[in-house]
Amino acid sequence: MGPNQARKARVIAKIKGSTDLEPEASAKWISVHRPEGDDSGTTTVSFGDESTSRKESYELDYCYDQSEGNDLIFSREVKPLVEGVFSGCNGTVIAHGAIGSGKTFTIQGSEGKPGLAVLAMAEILSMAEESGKLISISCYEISKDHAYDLLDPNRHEVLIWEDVARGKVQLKGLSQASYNLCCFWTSNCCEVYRRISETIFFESKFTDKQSQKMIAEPHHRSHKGLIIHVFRDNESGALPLGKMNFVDLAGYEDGRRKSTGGVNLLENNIINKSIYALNNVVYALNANDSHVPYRESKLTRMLRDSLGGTNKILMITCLNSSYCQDSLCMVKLASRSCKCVNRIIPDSTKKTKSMVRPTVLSSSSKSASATATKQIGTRVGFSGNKANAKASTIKGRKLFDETCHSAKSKKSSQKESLPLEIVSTVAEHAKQEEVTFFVFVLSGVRSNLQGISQEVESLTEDHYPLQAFSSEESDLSFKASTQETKLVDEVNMIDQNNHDKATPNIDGNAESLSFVAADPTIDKENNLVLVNNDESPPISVRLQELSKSLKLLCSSTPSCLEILSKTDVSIDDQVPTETLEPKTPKTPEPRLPVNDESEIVDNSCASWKTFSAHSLKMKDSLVNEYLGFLNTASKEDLKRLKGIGEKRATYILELREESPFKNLNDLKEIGMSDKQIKGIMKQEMGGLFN
Ligand SMILES: Nc1ncnc2c1ncn2[C@@H]1O[C@H](COP(=O)(O)OP(=O)(O)OP(=O)(O)O)[C@@H](O)[C@H]1O
Repeated sequence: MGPNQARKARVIAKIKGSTDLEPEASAKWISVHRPEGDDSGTTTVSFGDESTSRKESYELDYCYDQSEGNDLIFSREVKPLVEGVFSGCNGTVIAHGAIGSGKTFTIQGSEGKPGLAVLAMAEILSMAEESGKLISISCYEISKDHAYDLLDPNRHEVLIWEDVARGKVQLKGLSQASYNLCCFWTSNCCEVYRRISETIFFESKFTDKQSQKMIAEPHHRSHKGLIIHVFRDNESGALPLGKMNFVDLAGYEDGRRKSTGGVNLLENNIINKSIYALNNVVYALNANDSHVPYRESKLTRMLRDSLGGTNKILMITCLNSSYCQDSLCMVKLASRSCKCVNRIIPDSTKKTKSMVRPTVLSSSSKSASATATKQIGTRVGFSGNKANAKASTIKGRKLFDETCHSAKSKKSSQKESLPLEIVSTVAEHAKQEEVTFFVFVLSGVRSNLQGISQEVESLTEDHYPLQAFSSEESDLSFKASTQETKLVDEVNMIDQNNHDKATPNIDGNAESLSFVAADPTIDKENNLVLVNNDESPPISVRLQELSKSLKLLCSSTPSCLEILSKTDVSIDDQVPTETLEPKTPKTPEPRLPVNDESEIVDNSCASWKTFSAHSLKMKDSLVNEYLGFLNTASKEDLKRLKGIGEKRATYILELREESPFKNLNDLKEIGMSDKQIKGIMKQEMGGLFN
């Protein structure tokens, strides 16, 4: 293993053996190069596409080919993790890959061919018997971002309670089945397989109603996990020693390509997002990043206490032996997590000039800076669709800042590849976050940025939501995508040569924010320019404005507060992106005399609808402001909020360090119930009128 030994996660691949039903694999598609045979520190996996004569190669820690079975992978890769569990380190084996790439075969196995979990179970049972340890198991399924207990016939939902400070995760509602070793233990692996498969492992015992639901959803896909808990027995009872996790992820399928096999697109997106989230966690752990994005998916939150620290991860990318674009995407992701070991860990104590966060310029200084930066750099922009435009641009900026921050800490010898690395890292993150990412290669520095142009081109080919434009090209042509029409807006909006015209298009289909780096030397050094047109006032000012607008509205509509207090704050609501414009109350139109009774009803109905729409907007705006406040306020300010004391304020600070509060549901993570959240929001809204 050599240099990879210090890493948290080992990233390997396994090429699926061909089944009787499948054609013999095209030998040319995947080839594996192990420079030092079985002991190779890294292995190169190459993919050749005969039709396009394109060849892509990726580096991983190792790749097992068709002839190498689960037994070999177990003894070389998993057994050391199992042994670690008995000395207190948790182990996690994750199989990911395209649909039908052999993930279940790898984790669970099939009759006569035990998978890694079955082999590990046999090993753990044997070791537990020898050392007098106790074993229990849990099985869960994550479907549409909800976790369910598979040992529970009613499949109750599992809730995750995180104790961030102590790095502990409590899985409320996940049952553990303890096994009497004497009765369960057998040295025969096939028997273990049969028992596990038939009784517990991945065999959910559905109630009739649930079975019917599953039949109605033939393509139900989910992540499935097995936890084998090991306890040591002492006088005060069984104490947890370590646990071994096995995760069989749902298959990856790029939803933007052709069919999704009838699978619900939303379900597919949720699955893909969680696959990316897991890969991001592995990447961050291997890169020793200070921030590990555990909170981005249910699965990573569940596995959290098995992933960090001294715990070990084995990530297996299952590869189809015949051509599969989705397999390529997966191996690319895996390789990224694997290669990051070569990154130099940023020294957080040294705050260099280049690490200064780009700041928002005033409009007067903006054009001067624009002139200064016009000749140099790459311009990037972010957007999303109408529903998530603002959130996407903010997320995009955060991604960019974080990427620049860690990349700029590199040694100067690596500077040449910096823009390229930043662009491709942001692009990958943007894809995972479903943020549209633009790259403008500016005049004057084209030759310096040739690499970026090529990289962007290749990323675009691979269906990244990333578009590349060059201001040297009069025809801003770009690859067709589902957002083509929106992109045209974006191009006009942040056209490099018309910088001064750049205005965020909040009312249009899409919104884009761009940012200007405060220090032009940063631009020269890195050839990267961010232009920001967002001049949002501070939260307190925004809250005041909001409060004023509300008061104005209410003075013109006496029942406003009453109605507002009756409007339920749905904690499941997506926070919208529109900002609430302060409204000047208008003099009511003179009412025309009406004879028809139905007309009266219609009119009142229409104005009711208008009013309701306004109320909803106000509610959403307030929720939005509230969340923004949670994400930015100091501890003292947080404590001024209703229902937030010292403990919750501390908790909020800890949680938002990891990822910002995105909706009111996130407040559950600080121990609030739905009812409490609603109550607090009502109090906050009502408080504006005191
Ligand atoms: N190494 C192998 N040798 C022989 N058959 C295999 C191998 N790997 C997988 N298979 C077979 O290929 C088929 C698909 O495999 P499997 O169900 O494990 O894929 P999967 O990736 O889990 O699929 P999904 O994405 O649908 O969950 C199964 O019939 C399985 O038995």
